[in-house]
Amino acid sequence: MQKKATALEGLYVIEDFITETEEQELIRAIDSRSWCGNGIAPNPEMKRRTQHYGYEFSYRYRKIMQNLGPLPTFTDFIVKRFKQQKIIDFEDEPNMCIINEYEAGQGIMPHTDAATIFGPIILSLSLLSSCLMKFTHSNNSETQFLTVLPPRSLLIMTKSSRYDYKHSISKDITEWFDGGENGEKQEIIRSRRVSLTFRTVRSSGMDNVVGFCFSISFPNDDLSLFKMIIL
Ligand SMILES: O=C(O)CCC(=O)C(=O)O
Ligand SMILES: [Fe+2]
Repeated sequence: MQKKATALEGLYVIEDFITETEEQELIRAIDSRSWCGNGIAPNPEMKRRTQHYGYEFSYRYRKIMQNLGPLPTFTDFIVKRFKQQKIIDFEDEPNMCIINEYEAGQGIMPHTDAATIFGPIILSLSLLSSCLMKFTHSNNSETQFLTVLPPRSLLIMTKSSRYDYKHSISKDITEWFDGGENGEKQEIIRSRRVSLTFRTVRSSGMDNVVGFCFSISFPNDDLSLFKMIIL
């Protein structure tokens, strides 16, 4: 497993972070859970379907709505691998995972993951279809950078790529990138893509949380205790 640096500071892609069998098992586990978005709360206005674990995030209000408890067990091996591969330190362990589903023709608008809510490392595991992710500098829209996200790859977004750029995925069904050995263009035909984005919600990011589901089943979760104390 090789951590490939890209031309953008703080941006890495690890290909084959999981195996094909693990990918299939994840898809099976994810599809057995209920989806929201596309008419269903918490983000009914979104066409794209999502699942929220750890904390519920409103894309419209760009804030954390409630604590949902621990991440689902089907993500345990992924978080374990983050630690084994030293992608994260123990104290940076993600406490939130949003699963996004992109059917062909669906994408995500340019945005920077809120710096006041989320920690310095954003990790996104891609399943099924490849796609291109575009990075556009927040202060200069002409400074752009494209990276391919192959199935089963892990994207690591830190430093400049995480704070100074907006990232987006187009709705295009056919995408082109400079990938061939002789510099020729390569084509991606987009089909269903599912991504798992892992983040750490900072304690300051929980200000003004609208609802809070406290569960005594996870008393060692420092963040939940913290929230219980300040509520
Ligand atoms: O689908 C992805 O890989 C990225 C999702 C994303 O940028 C987000 O949820 O903020
Ligand atoms: Fe994002």
